[in-house]
Amino acid sequence: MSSQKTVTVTPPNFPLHGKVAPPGSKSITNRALLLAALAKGTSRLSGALKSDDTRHMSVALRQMGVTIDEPDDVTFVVTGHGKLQLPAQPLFLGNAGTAMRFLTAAVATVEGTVVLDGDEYMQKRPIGPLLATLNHNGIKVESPTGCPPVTVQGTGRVQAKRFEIDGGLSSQYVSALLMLAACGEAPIEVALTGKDIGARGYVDLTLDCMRAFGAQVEVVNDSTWRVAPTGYTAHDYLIEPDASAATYLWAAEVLTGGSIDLGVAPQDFTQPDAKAQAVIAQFPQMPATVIGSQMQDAIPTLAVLAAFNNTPVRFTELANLRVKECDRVQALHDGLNEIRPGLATIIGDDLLVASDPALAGTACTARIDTHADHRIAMCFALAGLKVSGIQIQDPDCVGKTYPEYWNALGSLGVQLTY
Ligand SMILES: O=C(O)C1=C[C@@H](OP(=O)(O)O)[C@@H](O)[C@H](O)C1
Ligand SMILES: C=C(OP(=O)(O)O)C(=O)O
Repeated sequence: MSSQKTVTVTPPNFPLHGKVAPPGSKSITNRALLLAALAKGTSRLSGALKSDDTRHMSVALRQMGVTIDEPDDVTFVVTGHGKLQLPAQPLFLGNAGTAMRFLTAAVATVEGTVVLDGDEYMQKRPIGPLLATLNHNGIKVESPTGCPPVTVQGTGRVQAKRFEIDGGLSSQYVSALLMLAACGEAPIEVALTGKDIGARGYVDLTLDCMRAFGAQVEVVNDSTWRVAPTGYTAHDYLIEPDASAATYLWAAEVLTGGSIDLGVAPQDFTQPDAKAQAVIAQFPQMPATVIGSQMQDAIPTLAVLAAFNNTPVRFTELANLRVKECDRVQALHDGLNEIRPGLATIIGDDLLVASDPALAGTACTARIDTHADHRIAMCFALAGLKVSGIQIQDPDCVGKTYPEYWNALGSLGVQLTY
């Protein structure tokens, strides 16, 4: 449930200058936690994200016998025993898509029945295609609704030869199967069916991480990988900062004409959302069309920025944004229209943002329903840098991936009223 708490951002009448290091990457932290847990031995993960999503992953792994120490705010020291143990209780994964999808596949290596559940939002996020592939390969998985909760009857053995998967709804299904594939008894091919996946960059992140933990993956062609049955090897791993979190800081810079030192250059990220920086850098002349599938989690940032652009921006290929923490196409549309009616229009799965540079410096009485979605809260805070009176509901939902977000804005001199 969303809380009744709200935050109002007072537009600063000065450019934002300062140093803000974004937190560690959520995507890489949750991959590294899982692969380190599947390995035998101790792996030190530094630069890691500590947030709701990585807490859900680490707590679930501890429930399965993995030792995880946290010597400081950015480090996990993971000692795996080469095999996940049967947890005594269901795994509760909140609204962490990576934890839910990656663990649903990984618990096939457990001997016994594992239940994976999430919060009310997660219980609406589809997982059917991943379950169908597991079932087709002799791993019994059930979910009455096609969404969590999911029950996996692990046998401790992965005897598949080929996982075929449609990653159109979520690339996380593909990543989940690739990571499981290295735990097979023989080489396993992972092959995409259906249309190409937009978020291919996330599959590349998965392959990089798997290789770092000793996996051998051969790229057969554009849509097929062959994974050798190596299991994983413990490894110390440095996690790069979160590119999606960086987008809010890049946008805050251009919206206020300031300069924020993130401590990392845009070209040094390997995550797909780093592509958004090139779009942000064009503000207030953003392109007329932005393809959403290439940088999905950055779309909320870009859509709010587009409201202040000189010309309208049409965001395309957004179908999968409708099955994120909330229906982000609808939430962005509703929030933008709360600020000024007519600012956004939905056309099929596209979002057209009308753009109105004259918005800057105006006042409104918008109350933004975040639907407990961290990205909706964080992106509408950006609108609050330019328009006064924007109230954001449930500000604590940023804890999913960026618990320090409000403190980061505060450290740049932004006034926040709770
Ligand atoms: O693999 C990952 O780490 C992620 C993949 C993307 O999700 P989908 O593949 O479901 O689109 C992205 O939106 C999510 O935040 C993280
Ligand atoms: C979609 C997101 O998260 P996930 O799918 O990992 O829950 C996100 O962080 O924007």
